[in-house]
Order: sequence, then C-alpha cells, then structure tokens
Amino acid sequence: MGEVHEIFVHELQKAFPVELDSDSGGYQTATILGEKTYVVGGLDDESTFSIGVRIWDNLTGKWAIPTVLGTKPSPCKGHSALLLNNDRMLILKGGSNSDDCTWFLEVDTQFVREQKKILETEVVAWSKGVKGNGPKPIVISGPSGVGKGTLISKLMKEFPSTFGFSVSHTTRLSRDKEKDGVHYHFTERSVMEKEIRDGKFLESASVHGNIYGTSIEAVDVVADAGKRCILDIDVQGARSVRASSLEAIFIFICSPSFEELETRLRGRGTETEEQVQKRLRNARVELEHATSPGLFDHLLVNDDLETCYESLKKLLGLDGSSEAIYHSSPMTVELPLRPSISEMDQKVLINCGTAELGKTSNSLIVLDVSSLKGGAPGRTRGLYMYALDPFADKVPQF
Ligand SMILES: Nc1ncnc2c1ncn2[C@@H]1O[C@H](COP(=O)(O)OP(=O)(O)OP(=O)(O)O)[C@@H](O)[C@H]1O
Ligand SMILES: Nc1nc2c(ncn2[C@@H]2O[C@H](COP(=O)(O)O)[C@@H](O)[C@H]2O)c(=O)[nH]1
Repeated sequence: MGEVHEIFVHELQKAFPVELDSDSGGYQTATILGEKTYVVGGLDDESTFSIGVRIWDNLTGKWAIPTVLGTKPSPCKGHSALLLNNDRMLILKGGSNSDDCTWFLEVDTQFVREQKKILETEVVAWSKGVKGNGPKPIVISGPSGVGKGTLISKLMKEFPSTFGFSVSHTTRLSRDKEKDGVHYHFTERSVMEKEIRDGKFLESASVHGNIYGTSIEAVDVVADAGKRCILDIDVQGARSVRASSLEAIFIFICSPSFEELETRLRGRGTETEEQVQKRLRNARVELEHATSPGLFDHLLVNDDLETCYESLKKLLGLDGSSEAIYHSSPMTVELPLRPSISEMDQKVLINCGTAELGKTSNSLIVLDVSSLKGGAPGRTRGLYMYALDPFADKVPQF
C-alpha cells in the first residue's frame, strides 16, 4: 500500500494526540507497510517543516521513534511520499528544484535490516536521489608512507573543481601543519565511539592503534558540492566500503620495495620509532590483502612519483587534462509544495500544475525509478526525470 493522505494522519492524531503533537499542524504523510505506518514530517521550533520520522506499530499499538541514519533532507513546507519496492519510500520535497527534490527513506532495505540488528532498535535511513549515474567515488588504499596523500594532493591541486576529499575522523593526535576539518576531524575516542554506535559512519577501523572512520556526511558533503569524492582509507576500510552500497573505484597503491617504503615513512619524520615499527608491521599485512579477489580494481606501483601520477590520471580518464565538472543539468524545475504523485511500471508521474512551475510550462513530470543503484548510506543513483508535454516536439530532461 502506498501513501495515505494527511487526513489519515489527523485520524492518527485524534487517536494518539500526545505522541503526534496534534497542535502543531505540521504537514505530514503516513505510509503503511505491513503492520507499520511511517509518519514523515512535522513542524519544528522555527515553524519550518522538518522531516522527522515516527512509526506506528499496529501490532503493539505503540509509537516508535526510529534511529534515523544518513544525511536528512533540509526542511521543506510539504512533501509527497510513495512506497517503492516495499523497502523504501520516495519522498518528493515540495518547493524544491529538481536537484534537491528526490529523496529516499529506506525502511526495509538490506542496509536498514543490518543496522536494525546492530543497533537493536527501529532504523530508517535517508538517501538522496541523484540523476543519472554520477561519478563513482574513488577509494585509495595502501600502506602508510607509500604516497597516497601525495598523489591525492596532486590530483586535487590539478583538478580542484572535479575532486573533493572525504575528510575522515580520527582519534590520533594532529601533526604539525595538519588542520582540524581539513586533513581530519580530530576527535575524542569516546565521542567517536558513540558516533560509530549511532550509525554516523560509512566505515571505521582501528588503524595503527587509533580509530579512523569515514562519516556518511563526509562523503555527502563532496557529492553536494558536485564533485567526485576521494577516500584515503586503509584496507579494512576499503573492505567495508566494498561491502556497502557505495559503488566506488578501488585503487591500491604499493611501493617498489619494502625498503623504499621504510625510507619514505622515516623520511616523512612524523612518527616515533615505535610508531614506524608498528606501521611497517601493518604494511606487510596490508600488502597481503592487496590481491584479495574482488577487493581492488587497480593496483599502482608508486616508484617514480610523476609516472605513477600519470597512470592514476589515465585510469581515471583524466589524461586529456580537461577538467570534468560534475554539476547537474542546467535545466531546473521547481515542484509545487505537495506534488501529487502516482506510480506505474517503475515510473512515477508527478503532477506539478502550471501555476507553480515557474521556469517551465510542463505540468507532468516522469521520474523513472526502474534502474535505481546504490542507496543508504550513500546516494541513490540512476534516477531519470523528464517532462511530459504532449505539445512539445522534444522531451526536456532534467
Ligand atoms: N614516488 C615517491 N618517491 C619518493 N618519495 C615519495 C613518493 N611518493 C611520496 N613520497 C614521499 O613519501 C612520504 C610519504 O608520503 P605520503 O605522506 O603521501 O604517504 P601516505 O601513503 O599518504 O601515508 P599515510 O598512509 O601514513 O597517510 C612523503 O614524505 C612523500 O613526500
Ligand atoms: N579505515 C580508514 N582508514 C583511514 C581513514 N582515514 C585515514 N585512514 C588510513 O589511516 C592510515 C594512517 O593515516 P595517517 O594519517 O595517520 O598517516 C592510512 O593508511 C590511511 O589511509 C578512514 O577514514 N578510515
């Protein structure tokens, strides 16, 4: 069963006035899946409509406030909800343009089911919908001192509009010249452990005696800036990302010899002797994992820096040196506050109505959801949107 309208929420409010904050008047939708009703929306302190989620369980007759994972959509004054594939809801944000209107609230996907087991609570997860396939993030791994950071810096310097760095969290102390929020988010261990338990991380691992992790937000921030995300993470992290729904390209960097790795690590002069020894021991283990079947897509030897950098650019399709900019389509459409939607054959028909359309006169928009890819904790890609105008000789894409 799909969306149930506002009226139904008011019925729920009458029945359970305390839990539903009946005085708020905030716009909400209710969507039924099995024995559960997912109520989305509400009114926050600033009288803007926030997109909160609560679940009515028909079996227990109780409300549950779920743990909400992922970056949630910014507040909006209205939305529409539609259940897709019995595992996620399409949330169309009213009043927003085609770059920010499609969101998915996952309620029973594999990721959500796994998280429910881990967190032992009700879980829902937000995932922003993006048009087309978008650029795949790049995961770069390899032993400490091999030159990952050096290669990434070169790439970001030459292609500043193309790439964005996923700023990890770590419990290790900052080195001279490292800036909080730029190189890492330097974090207290207890804080980071709690955030990991709260599901804020795409992956995390204990590396050389400290915790390191990629927050979901760190990857989202880069995608929001219209850039291709680069993750510099260890092999354990790469394995976790590989197992997640984030489709990425995985590159392992190795050194020409173990002696050379040791020389570079010592030459950098950032670690104590004890830490150097620990990192070298871990390097041997990481090197063994480099050839694990299905983990890395590419292996690069960083012998001569310039040669390795050219190989990296080549495999990323950048050897022509023209900078790829991943901004979305130039054409925008703004949806009405509460778009009316219906679904047939994996196509969602959005009735916009000409009055609120603004930049285009088309009143029907088709959202093709037949080839969705990815999903929480990352983006949901593979969305296609076009206006349906019986009088137009060509179909505008968004
Ligand atoms: N091809 C190369 N030849 C010689 N020195 C290099 C080369 N690549 C990087 N280096 C040097 O090796 C040292 C380690 O490089 P870098 O800090 O980039 O390694 P890393 O893999 O990012 O390490 P970590 O995983 O600890 O962050 C630096 O001093 C860097 O200048
Ligand atoms: N699993 C993760 N590993 C990470 C992350 N950020 C960095 N790293 C890896 O840690 C080591 C050591 O880094 P250093 O800055 O202390 O020298 C290195 O191999 C990085 O790739 C992360 O978010 N997750």
